Amino acid sequence: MVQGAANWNTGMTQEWLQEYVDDWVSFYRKHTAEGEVASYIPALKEANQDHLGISIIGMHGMKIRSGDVDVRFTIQSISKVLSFIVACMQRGVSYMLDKVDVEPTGEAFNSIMHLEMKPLKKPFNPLVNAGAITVSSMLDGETSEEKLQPLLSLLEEIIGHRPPINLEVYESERESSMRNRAIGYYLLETGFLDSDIEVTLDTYFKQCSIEVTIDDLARIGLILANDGKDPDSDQEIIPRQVARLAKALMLTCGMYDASGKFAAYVGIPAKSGVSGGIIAVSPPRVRNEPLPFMDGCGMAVYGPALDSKGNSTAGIRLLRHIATQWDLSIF
Ligand SMILES: NC(=O)CC[C@H](N)C(=O)O
Repeated sequence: MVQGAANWNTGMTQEWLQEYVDDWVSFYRKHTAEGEVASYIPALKEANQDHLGISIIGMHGMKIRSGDVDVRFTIQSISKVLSFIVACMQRGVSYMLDKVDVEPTGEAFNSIMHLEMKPLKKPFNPLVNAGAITVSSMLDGETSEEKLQPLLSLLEEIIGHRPPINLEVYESERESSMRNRAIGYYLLETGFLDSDIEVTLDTYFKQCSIEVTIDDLARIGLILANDGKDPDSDQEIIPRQVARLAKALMLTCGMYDASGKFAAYVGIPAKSGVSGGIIAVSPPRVRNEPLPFMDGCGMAVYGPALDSKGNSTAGIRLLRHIATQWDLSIF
């Protein structure tokens, strides 16, 4: 833990900020009662509705954690950012942008309707299910195991260990996910998939079932905040161009059909998952007054009670409050 690091305001010690964040987590926890834990994937129903936790990791080891920080949960849709990053690293950005667009849908994350309603040339973006399933088909490899190795290796490089795949959640989704199958078969029929349909869906279900903590996600957020470089070693983990593209997509499409509101009220790139996680990226910012984490940070919240769009009710409110208090908006 670093105290009084160079970019902290006089008197703005880690302990001082920690007290504030603890108060905010206690205050916003009541909003967990307004949401519901996802149940369309049966295994997700087991989550504790009351949980709320946040992890914030800044440059040079600065870290604030509060609430239910040690819960392990499946990464779900947050994996879509990572699979897109890996596919861009394997195939190149222009190949990927040829296959998947970068436009928000304004529809639910698992919408089928928009695939047929508009003259579809390619899936709208890699952060909704249709785009993400397309991306999974483009990862190198013949089997889901082969396709996932580079993604797990990237995670290992960032978080320091290879995260496990939660087999109970994976099997639960594999057995229940008729809608994703429908999307997958539609994409197959329209010629978008680069791999066998069953391998593609299996890859997608497995990547959603990677188990993480908010510390893991905050660390990924930090690397993205730093344009793909590890701030400790200065080593490039994700090419700068790919990290920037990922952040642009997170800002415009990361919170599904609530992305506009999130950009307006919170103002930073973020991505949610249906198990209740949200990863958020605060890039370095220039202000006339000293503020916490001015040289950037990664943040992650976990709160499995979701709103009707599939985003953590309390998590969104907590991030909005912090973004307001610390003036995090990139706009
Ligand atoms: N929003 C999400 O996190 C959705 C991911 C989930 N595995 C699904 O495809 O339905």
